[in-house]
Amino acid sequence: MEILDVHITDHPYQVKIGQGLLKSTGELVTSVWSTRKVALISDDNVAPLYQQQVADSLGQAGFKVFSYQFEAGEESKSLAVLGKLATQMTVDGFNRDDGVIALGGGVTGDLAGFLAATYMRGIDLIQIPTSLLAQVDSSVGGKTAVDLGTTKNILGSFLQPDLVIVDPQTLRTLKERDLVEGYGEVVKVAGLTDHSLWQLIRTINSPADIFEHAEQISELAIKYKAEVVEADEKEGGLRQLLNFGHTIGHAVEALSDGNLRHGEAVAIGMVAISQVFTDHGLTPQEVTDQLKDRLVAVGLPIDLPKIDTEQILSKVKNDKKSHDGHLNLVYLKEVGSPAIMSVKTSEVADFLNL
Ligand SMILES: NC(=O)c1ccc[n+]([C@@H]2O[C@H](COP(=O)([O-])OP(=O)(O)OC[C@H]3O[C@@H](n4cnc5c(N)ncnc54)[C@H](O)[C@@H]3O)[C@@H](O)[C@H]2O)c1
Ligand SMILES: O=C(O)C(=O)C[C@@H](O)[C@H](O)[C@H](O)COP(=O)(O)O
Ligand SMILES: [Zn+2]
Repeated sequence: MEILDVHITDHPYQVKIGQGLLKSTGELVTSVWSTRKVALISDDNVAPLYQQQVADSLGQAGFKVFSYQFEAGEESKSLAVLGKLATQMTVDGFNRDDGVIALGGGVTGDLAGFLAATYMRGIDLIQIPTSLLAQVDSSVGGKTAVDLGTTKNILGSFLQPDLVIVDPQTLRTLKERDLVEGYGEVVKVAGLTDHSLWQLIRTINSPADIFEHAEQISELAIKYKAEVVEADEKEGGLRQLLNFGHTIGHAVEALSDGNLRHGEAVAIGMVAISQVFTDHGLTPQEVTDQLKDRLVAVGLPIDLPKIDTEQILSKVKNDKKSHDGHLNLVYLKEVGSPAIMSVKTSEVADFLNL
């Protein structure tokens, strides 16, 4: 088992990564929580695969487990589903001494995380990510949220988990499209850093390669994310880098009527913004081409879908990285050398050539 420490000043925690860790969930959770009531939350794809096993392990360790399920998909990252889960918890008598465990992909982590952040103004949270995207990105760092209609992550909170348990064996049951979309965030992190992750992804040319290297990918991606979050937990500056590709990515994801997964939209968003910066002479064409090459190699989409540019622009202008009439855009000066440019909101359309 690999243990990574996330040194958040007032909330340090560990990420434990290892094949087959899920069956030891109870024992691992005992290292951070006293026995208590636990809301174990999964979507209806993950629940039949893993929820009973995890509930049994927690039960054997002395926890009183309530297993809750919701319908899989981004549409469930909503106030309506949040309300249903919170209602179930009140009916089952959850209080501030109890905890929430998110067992699933990024949707489960964000939704259950926001539930934990808001239930009785905040109770403890553990993340057990089961999708590649959640293992490499969303389970670490404490961002939790729900969407409002087509506005992504607009109601949310920062709540760091007490523990993250990553079992790469769960990726075996992921559909190929769901494995590959998570890889969009891997290419993002690899582009931001110039060390071993970029070297590793240069050897990855198929979904099978992703699966084969998943454990190492998670370790490297989480290490980088942890460093950034440790330096800037609440996204005052540096953490904005983790949003590379998301300004356009979130817009096309939200406007795609559910046709694009998050990681696919990030792939499209990274290539679009990188090409913009190449056209402005700030990102070498070779860098944009390398990003494209790494994404296409595993079958990720890179072309903007046909969506009204006014709609994209309106979403882009409402990005969370806008301040004082300016929008911060993340780009790469080189692989491993990211930068942020502040562009006047009134000039964003021209800058992006939209
Ligand atoms: N909080 C953050 O820092 C952060 C970071 C990146 C993305 N996100 C959010 O994460 C979400 C996307 O996450 P996602 O791509 O994991 O989506 P998801 O949670 O919907 O999972 C994708 C699909 O895989 C299924 N699944 C998950 N694990 C499985 C397994 N082991 N076996 C079989 N099926 C499995 C799910 O049921 C779902 O159908 C988006 O809402 C995005 O905004 C958050
Ligand atoms: O952890 C972060 O910080 C990120 O930006 C990671 C992103 O991959 C993730 O999609 C995040 O949820 C985006 O957050 P938002 O603040 O742009 O809604
Ligand atoms: Zn993302």
